[in-house]
Amino acid sequence: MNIKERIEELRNLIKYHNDLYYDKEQPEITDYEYDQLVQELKTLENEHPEYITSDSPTQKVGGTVKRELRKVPHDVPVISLQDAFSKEEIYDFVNKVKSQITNPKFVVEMKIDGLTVMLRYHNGKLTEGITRGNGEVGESVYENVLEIKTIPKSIPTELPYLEVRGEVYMSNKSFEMVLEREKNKGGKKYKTARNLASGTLRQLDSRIVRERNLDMFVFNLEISEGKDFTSHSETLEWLKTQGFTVIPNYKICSTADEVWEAVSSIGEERNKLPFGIDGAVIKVDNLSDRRVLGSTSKVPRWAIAYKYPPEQKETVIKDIKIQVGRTGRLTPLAILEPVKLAGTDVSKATLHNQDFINLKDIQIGDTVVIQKAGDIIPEVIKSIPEKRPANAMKYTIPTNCPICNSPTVRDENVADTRCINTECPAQQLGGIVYFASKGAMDIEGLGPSSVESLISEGFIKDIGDIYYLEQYRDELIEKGVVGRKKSTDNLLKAIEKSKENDLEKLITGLGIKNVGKQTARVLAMNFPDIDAVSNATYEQLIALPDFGDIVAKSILNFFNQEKNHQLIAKLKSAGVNVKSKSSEISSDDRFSGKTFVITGTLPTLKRDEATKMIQMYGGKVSGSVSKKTSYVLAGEEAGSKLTKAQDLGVRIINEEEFMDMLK
Ligand SMILES: NC(=O)c1ccc[n+]([C@@H]2O[C@H](COP(=O)([O-])OP(=O)(O)OC[C@H]3O[C@@H](n4cnc5c(N)ncnc54)[C@H](O)[C@@H]3O)[C@@H](O)[C@H]2O)c1
Ligand SMILES: [Zn+2]
Repeated sequence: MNIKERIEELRNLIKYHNDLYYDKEQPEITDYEYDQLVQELKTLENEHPEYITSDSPTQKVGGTVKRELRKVPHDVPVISLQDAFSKEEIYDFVNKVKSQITNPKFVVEMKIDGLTVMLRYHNGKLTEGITRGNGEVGESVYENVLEIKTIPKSIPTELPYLEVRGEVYMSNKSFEMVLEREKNKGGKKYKTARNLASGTLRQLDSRIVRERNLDMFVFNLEISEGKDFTSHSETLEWLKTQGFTVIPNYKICSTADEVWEAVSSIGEERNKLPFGIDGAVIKVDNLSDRRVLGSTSKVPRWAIAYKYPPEQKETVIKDIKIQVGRTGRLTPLAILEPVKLAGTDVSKATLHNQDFINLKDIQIGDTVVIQKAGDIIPEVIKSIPEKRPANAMKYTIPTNCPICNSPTVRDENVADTRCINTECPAQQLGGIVYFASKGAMDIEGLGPSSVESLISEGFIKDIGDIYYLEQYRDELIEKGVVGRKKSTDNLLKAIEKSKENDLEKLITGLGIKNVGKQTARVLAMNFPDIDAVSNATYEQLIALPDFGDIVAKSILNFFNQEKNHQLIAKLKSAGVNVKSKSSEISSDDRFSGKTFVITGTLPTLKRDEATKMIQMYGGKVSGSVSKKTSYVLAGEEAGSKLTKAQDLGVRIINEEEFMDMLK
C-alpha cells in the first residue's frame, strides 16, 4: 500500500470510529487505539501536506447533529484541544507559550471523560443547553440539562447574558447502577460511562436523564456580558460563587516542571476518583494572553490536553475457565485475583484462544500484567515468568466441551476451538439470547438471565418454543421465572409483537453462520419469503451483492439440515411472519412518480442497495437535484447536492427516515 492509500484508509477508519463514538455511542475500539490512528494520520499528513484535504478528520471536529434534536448555532465555534502523549510535548508547549508571552501562568485541570455542553443564561435564568455537535451547530438538550442536579437553573448575578462550557459526565457509581438495572432489559449496551453519559443526554425522554444521574463540571466561562475578568482562574472562582460545580483541584503553575508535576499527580490519583478522566488539560491562565495566542480552526493555541497511557496492574491468574458461545466457540477466561483498574473491579480477562495462551506463555498461578486500554475489556499484556510459583500449571483448552462433553475441534484458520454439538445447551442459550437481541428479533425482556431461567425451568429448548410460552403464562407468573405478573406480561407482549417483524430480522435471528444483519437484509430484499431463501441455489446466492463462496455455502448448509426446517415450520405455525416486506416488488409501488437523489455516505446502506430499494417500489433515482426531486437521501459528507436541496426546499431525509418509509 502506498502512502496516499494508507492516508485514505486511515481517514475512512477514523470517520467510521467517529460515527460509532460520537453518534452511536458504541465504540468498537479503545480511545487509546483511536488516538494511535489519529496520530499516524497526522504524522503522514505532516510529511505529505500535498495530501491534506478539507474533509480529513484531522481538519474537523468530530460528531454531527442528531436529526431528532433541535439545532442551535453556536455563538463561537466549539473547537477541540490539541493532544500530547509525552512529557516532551508538554515541555514544548510550555516553552512555545513562553516564547510569545512574558511570565505566563498555566492552569492544570483534570480532563473529564464526558461530553461538552454549553449552558446559556439570560438575566440569571438558564435558557439553553447545547452539545458540541459539529462545532458550528449543536443540539439542544435543554429539557435534559434541567434534570441535572449539579446545574443551577438560576444564578444570583443576573448578567444580561452568560455562557459557560463544561463536561457532562456520569460517575462510576451511577454507571454501575445503570448497568445493573439495564442488564435484563436487553437494550443498547454501553461500554463506558462516557458513552452512557452521551447516550443519555442526547435522547428525547428527559425522565431517563432523571433516573440515571448525570453531573457536570464547568471548566470555562465563554461569554459574560456586563462583567469582565482578567484570568481563567478568576472566572472559575466566580462561577463557584454562582452555584456552579467547577472543575475540582485545579493547579496554577509557572514553569514546565511545575506543570509536569501537576499532570503527573493527577495521573497518580486518577483511578481513585469517583468519575472517569481521560487526561489533563493545561491552559494559559491570563485571558488577554489567550487572545494573543489565538486559535487554529480546530484547536486553541493556548491549551493542550495530555492523554495518559492506559493503566496497567499486576495480578495473579487463579484459574482459567471456558465460556462456550452461541457459535460453539470456546473462549478461555482468566479468573483473576480481583484488582481495581481504571476505576472498576476487574476479576476476569479474556485469553482469546490457545495460540494467545502459548504465545504469551500464560500459566495458571502466573502473575500477569493487565491493562484496560480506554477502559473497555481488560486484556492480558504479558505474564511474568520470574514470579511463577512452583505449582503453576500449563493450560490446554479441553478436548471436550465443558458444558455438554462432546468433542471439540480446532479451527486452524482462526485459531478457535469449537464445540460441534449443535444441541449443546451453552450454544442453545447463546442462540436464543442472540435471536431475541436488538439487532435480531428485538424482544425486550428476553436477556441472558431470563433465557437461562426459562431453559432451566424447562419452558424453552429452542427459539421456536419462545412463541409457545403464552400458554404457560400462569405457571410462569406463579414460579416467578421471569419476574412477577407485570414483567411476564410485558415479555409475552414483546414476543407477540416480534411476530410481525420483517424477514430481515428473522433471518438475522436464526444466527446462520457468516450471516449478519447486512447479509440478512440483502437476502430479505431479494427473496419474497423464507421458503424462497431456503430453496435458493448456490448460483442465485453467489450472484447477490457482496456474497462470496463462504456465505453462500453457509446458507446452503443451514437449510440442508432437517432440524432447521422443523424450526421454521414451528415458527410459521406460531404465526411468525416469514414474508419479506422489502421485496414485495410489483404489488407495492409506493414510490411511483417520486424521484430520489442519493448523496454522501449512508450509515449502513450502500448506494446501489438504496437505489435498488427505491426502484423496487416504483421510484426513480437521479444524479442531480432539481425542483422535481422529491427526496434527497443524504448521509455523512453530503456535499453540494445537499446545499442545493436546501436552497430549493427539497425534502431531505436520512437513512432512518428512508427505512421508515419502507415499513
Ligand atoms: N474509541 C473511539 O472509537 C473514539 C472515537 C472518536 C473519539 N474518541 C475519543 O475522543 C477524543 C477526541 O475527542 P474530542 O474531539 O472531544 O477532543 P478531546 O477529548 O481530545 O478534547 C476536547 C474535549 O475535552 C473535554 N474536556 C474535559 N475536561 C476539560 C477541561 N477541564 N477543559 C477543557 N476541556 C475539557 C471537552 O469536552 C472538550 O471538548 C479522542 O482522543 C478519543 O480519545 C474515541
Ligand atoms: Zn458443548
